[in-house]
Amino acid sequence: MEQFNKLKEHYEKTGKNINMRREFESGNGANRFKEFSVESKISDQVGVFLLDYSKNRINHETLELLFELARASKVEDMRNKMFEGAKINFTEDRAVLHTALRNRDPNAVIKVDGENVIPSVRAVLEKMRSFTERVRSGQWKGFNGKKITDVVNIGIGGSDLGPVMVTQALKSYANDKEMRAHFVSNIDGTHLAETVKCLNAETTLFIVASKTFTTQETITNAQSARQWFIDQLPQGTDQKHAIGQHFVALSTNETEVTKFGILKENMFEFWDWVGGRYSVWSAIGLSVALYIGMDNFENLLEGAYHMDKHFLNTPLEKNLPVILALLGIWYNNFFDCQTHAILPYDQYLSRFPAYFQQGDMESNGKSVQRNGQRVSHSTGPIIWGEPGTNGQHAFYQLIHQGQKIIPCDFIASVESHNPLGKHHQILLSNFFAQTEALMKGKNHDEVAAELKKEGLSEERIKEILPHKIFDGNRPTNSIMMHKLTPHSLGSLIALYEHKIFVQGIIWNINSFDQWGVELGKQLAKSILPELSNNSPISSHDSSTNGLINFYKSNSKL
Ligand SMILES: O=P(O)(O)OC[C@H]1O[C@](O)(CO)[C@@H](O)[C@@H]1O
Repeated sequence: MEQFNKLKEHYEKTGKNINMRREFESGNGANRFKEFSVESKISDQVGVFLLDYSKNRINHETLELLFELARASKVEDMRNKMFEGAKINFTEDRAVLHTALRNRDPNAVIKVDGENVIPSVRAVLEKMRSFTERVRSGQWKGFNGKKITDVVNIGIGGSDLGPVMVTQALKSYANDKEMRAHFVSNIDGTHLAETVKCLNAETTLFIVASKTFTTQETITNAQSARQWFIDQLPQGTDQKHAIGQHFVALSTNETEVTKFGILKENMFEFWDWVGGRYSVWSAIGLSVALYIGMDNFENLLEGAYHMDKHFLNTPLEKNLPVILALLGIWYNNFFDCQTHAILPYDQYLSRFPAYFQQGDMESNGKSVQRNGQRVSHSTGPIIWGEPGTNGQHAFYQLIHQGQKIIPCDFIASVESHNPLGKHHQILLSNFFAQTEALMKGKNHDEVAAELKKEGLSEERIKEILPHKIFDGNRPTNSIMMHKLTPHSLGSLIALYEHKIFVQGIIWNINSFDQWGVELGKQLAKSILPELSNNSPISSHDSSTNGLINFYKSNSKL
């Protein structure tokens, strides 16, 4: 594409030589923050989001060319198509309408195959509200009349990561003395065994969360959970009735749900146009609603809705997801950066990077263009991260002085739920200091002056000086909001979802399928029967045969 070539030229001529520190120290440096940041009021409830992207290796020309690329890639057109319900996930012949799940417009009409989906969306929300209120108030009782105090969500991937991340993020809106949320995802029996260890079957509700209701891990975990539950029942208990009170399902597959033994009325429906990694807004959010209450869950939806409106209605130059996406492309496709770190300075957001590992990598980890041809450019980055300041004491060494450029997003709130004396100011001082340090670095003369001041000998200075130099010029975005609330979290998640969308459009890939997870699943299914006895096998390559046969000869099969 012509715009890619123009950017390449700009990168070679100017971009790769941009030095941020020089830019900040130049005549126009004082304006750099103003010119390369956006302060956007998302809504009254969400408040303002500040995106400071001035600490990037960009100038005005870079941005102009990047916005040109977005326009030429028809980002706006594709965005509108997604919101309208067009089947942009063409490999699965599906619309992509997680935005319909959080649409709060009372008059909204969004059609899939000629049918307005909004009434069904709202009906499920109503059902979730009524169920949540009955469970939380104690009106819904366990098999022997006790109130539910623990919910266990059994799901994996998108049917787990969203609820895990959001319940963690909004913990301050929950009351753990009344209701606790647990999550079982891994097929490793340890996950279920360790979770149920301290639970009481009488007061535990299991939520089996699976879009397809055929996922091996989830169905196996759910079957074992049911067995555990049955084993706890006092003799003579009506099992069917007890299971009805303690097992509900979140799924698109009614046939499989009822086959499992969950009553139809205890199934919360969603639809094939909700992608797994975008499903926290659907019935998949039931564990969240049970934990923090339906009002808070709906505030989360509302926050996302306001970010959707920002994405839809704001010119590209001020559009937060678009800016984040374009900067990502700048590093991914021109600086050849392989990874991108998400670094929330907020303990509540500790699972946010893991959530967007699936969100981003399952969406944009693709090698084929929409027209079926192989892509000739790099696509989705490796996403990783941990909350600050823990990351600082672990992997920041490499970000500061390693040989790789790692673009980072720093995320923080002005106000903390737990300010505890000076904790929040210390946290924020680190948040501010890190992006400054990454941008500025510390040059030879600065290190030399410091060491001299410490009174070190010339010889010692010579020896250690090179190790203490920071090249700087390491790119970061800083995202600040007022406080982490259901509203602002909803907006923050939607911000990243739309960033991923924009990148997928520019890379011309389908961000909404996930065929890459299928091959491993297929092979595991064919290997499983081979593990049922100890006779050696030779049906695979020599490595796989060797590994399987090692297991067989050493296990108690
Ligand atoms: O909700 P399901 O159907 O159990 O699927 C779980 C997860 O498995 C995947 O299909 C592949 O890992 C994800 O996209 C999805 O979130």
